[in-house]
Amino acid sequence: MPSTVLPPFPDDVPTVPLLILDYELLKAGDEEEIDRLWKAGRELGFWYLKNHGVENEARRMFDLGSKMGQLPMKEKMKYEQGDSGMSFGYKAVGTIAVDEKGTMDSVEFFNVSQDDVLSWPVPTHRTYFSTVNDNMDVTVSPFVRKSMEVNNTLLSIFESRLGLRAGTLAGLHDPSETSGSEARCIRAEPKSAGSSSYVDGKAVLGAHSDFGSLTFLHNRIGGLQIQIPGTSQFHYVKPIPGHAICNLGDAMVFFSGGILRSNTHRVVRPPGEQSRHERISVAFFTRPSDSVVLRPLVEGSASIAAAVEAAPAGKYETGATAGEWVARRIRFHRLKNRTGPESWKANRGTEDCANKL
Ligand SMILES: O=C(O)CCC(=O)C(=O)O
Ligand SMILES: [Fe+2]
Repeated sequence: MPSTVLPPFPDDVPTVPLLILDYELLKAGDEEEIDRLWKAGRELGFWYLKNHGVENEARRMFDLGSKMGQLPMKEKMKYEQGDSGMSFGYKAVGTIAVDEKGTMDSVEFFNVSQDDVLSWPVPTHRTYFSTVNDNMDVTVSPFVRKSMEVNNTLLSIFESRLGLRAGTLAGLHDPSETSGSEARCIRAEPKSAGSSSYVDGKAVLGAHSDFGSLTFLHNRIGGLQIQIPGTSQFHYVKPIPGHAICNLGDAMVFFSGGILRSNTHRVVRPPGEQSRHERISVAFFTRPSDSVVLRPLVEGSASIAAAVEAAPAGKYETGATAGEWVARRIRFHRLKNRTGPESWKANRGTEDCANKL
């Protein structure tokens, strides 16, 4: 539980009624529950997940997110992501754009690579600040390993519903190959701290679709908003204790030839009194192996082949590997790399589905 009692999410703001799915039922192969997951994955690309069994690990990750706020900036900056498009490491407030005009974001976060966790204590990609290292064995590694299991189980259900041979998606997310998969702790200052975090109408983290396959997200305070498909409106997702929020990312849109949805979302000021509290959120992102080309898996599934046939030619062919896709999106979000509105276009993914490398 959070150390301070958080004000409740207000009941007078519109929210998105995500389907609530039961991980235990899904894992047990319950057909009705699997039908509901399939519906969620196709229509909104977002759902709540209960009974996932990762509550304790996620709770400890929230504490790490909070500790990031106490670390000296000089220390954090030693582990900064840089501007080349690498995701792993620390991202300081104000370093990425939240819109076409180049407005600065107002969250800090750190990303820990799944590869670095699995090879710990030997780094595969990079090293991290002490908050991560000192808690690797008790917190970060258990969170990553359990999140991998949840995400891989959900992906195998989508695989089966897509008509793909068992093991197809596992092969594209092989943990023995490098990938952009990572754990993330995000932190935004409370409104009362005199910070610029929560300026009215400004996104804290700009509208985006996720870059990889599947995101397993934990929220305590509101702020996450989902774009309602077919409209320009964004509505809050209400955090429910013990319920994770899951969403599909761009890679699954390409693999499925557009059958599945990677929905646009953003983070804004938490509603009502909640904005007076520090907002931490915790996520695990499963992304395909770096060398996997993002394209429809037409030869593995008649339904994917039919979906591609019905779509404009080449719509889901990116010509990019997953590693290139993620690096491009990160690189052009970085304000240091910004030349003008074209940089925003260059960072886009399936939000408009027009991007090529
Ligand atoms: O903080 C949140 O609730 C969502 C963050 C998010 O969308 C992301 O990190 O991709
Ligand atoms: Fe996201």
